[in-house]
Amino acid sequence: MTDPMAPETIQRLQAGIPTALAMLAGMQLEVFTHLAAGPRRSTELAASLGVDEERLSRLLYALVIAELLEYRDDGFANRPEAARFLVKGQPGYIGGMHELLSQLWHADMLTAKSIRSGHPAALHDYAAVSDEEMAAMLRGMHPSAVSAAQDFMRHFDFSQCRSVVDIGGGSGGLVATLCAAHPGLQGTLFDLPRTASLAAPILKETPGGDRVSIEHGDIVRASPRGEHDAVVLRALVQVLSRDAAARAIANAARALRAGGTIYIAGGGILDDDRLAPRAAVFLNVTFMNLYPAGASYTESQHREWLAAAGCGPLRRVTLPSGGGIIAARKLG
Ligand SMILES: C[S@@+](CC[C@H](N)C(=O)[O-])C[C@H]1O[C@@H](n2cnc3c(N)ncnc32)[C@H](O)[C@@H]1O
Repeated sequence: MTDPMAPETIQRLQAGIPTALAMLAGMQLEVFTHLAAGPRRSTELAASLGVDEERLSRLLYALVIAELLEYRDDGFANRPEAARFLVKGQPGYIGGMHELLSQLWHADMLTAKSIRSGHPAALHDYAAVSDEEMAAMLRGMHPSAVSAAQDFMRHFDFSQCRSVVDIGGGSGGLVATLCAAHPGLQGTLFDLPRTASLAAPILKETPGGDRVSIEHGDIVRASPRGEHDAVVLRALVQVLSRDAAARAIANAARALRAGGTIYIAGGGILDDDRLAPRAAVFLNVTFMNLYPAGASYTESQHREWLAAAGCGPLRRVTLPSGGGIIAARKLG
């Protein structure tokens, strides 16, 4: 006899994953950007994308079901969500995240293998990946780094801040965007040598990037030079083991003046019960496929590391995405 729960479970599988994958394909093909000027028939859209109409139209109907497009007498059109977030050039654009999402979802397919083998089945080794892969990852992370700066500015005041170092800053999108919004702010992007050199061309094209200098280094081994008003570690602690995370936070705090603020942010900050936010719980699964020891860490673990680095008290903001920002001051 079939378990009465089975149809519901099958519906869950059919609802979320195919919707997300259709959206990913739409982002990769830039379907939404090509519909920015208004509705288009599938033949016209296929011609402008240079693809086969029959195949494309299957995806377009799927995107209608996914509630990203609508189908009208005059063709396919973006629904408001797609028009706001998936059209290149719009301030809210996140469509460029497809390279990162595609890497993360490939990794998610390998969870059972990672658990069985005890090793990350989609190992991401910052030293070993090719320049092409690393550059794709930086491009993929860039839109979210830029929009993270908006989250930072919504929740924290940078108006008195004169210098900020973005440690493991990747593309530099966060620090550049903070600088663009604050004319008196000088930024530093601190990252491993190869990442930092791949970030340089992205920074050049990012508003505020001209006020960001680049420093090479390994935060687990050494601090950035000088004393700054703020240091940021976004999506960095979660790629490190517990010991390395503690050392990274201690080294980051050494680059702060007394009274300066350390910000730790990313999708991998968990409540102490490890059941929320949802995104951090699921990312914790993804991390085991990517990193030998990277993980989502709890608020209490962060509090302990910060206290050992001479920082406190901790203030935590949880964002609608499930990501979080922890802030603490360096005690004098
Ligand atoms: C997941 S990415 C996050 C990038 C960026 N902070 C963002 O939010 O988009 C992790 C970054 O940490 C850097 N990283 C990893 N280990 C590091 C280390 N030991 N020292 C400095 N940077 C490191 C990587 O090169 C990469 O840029």
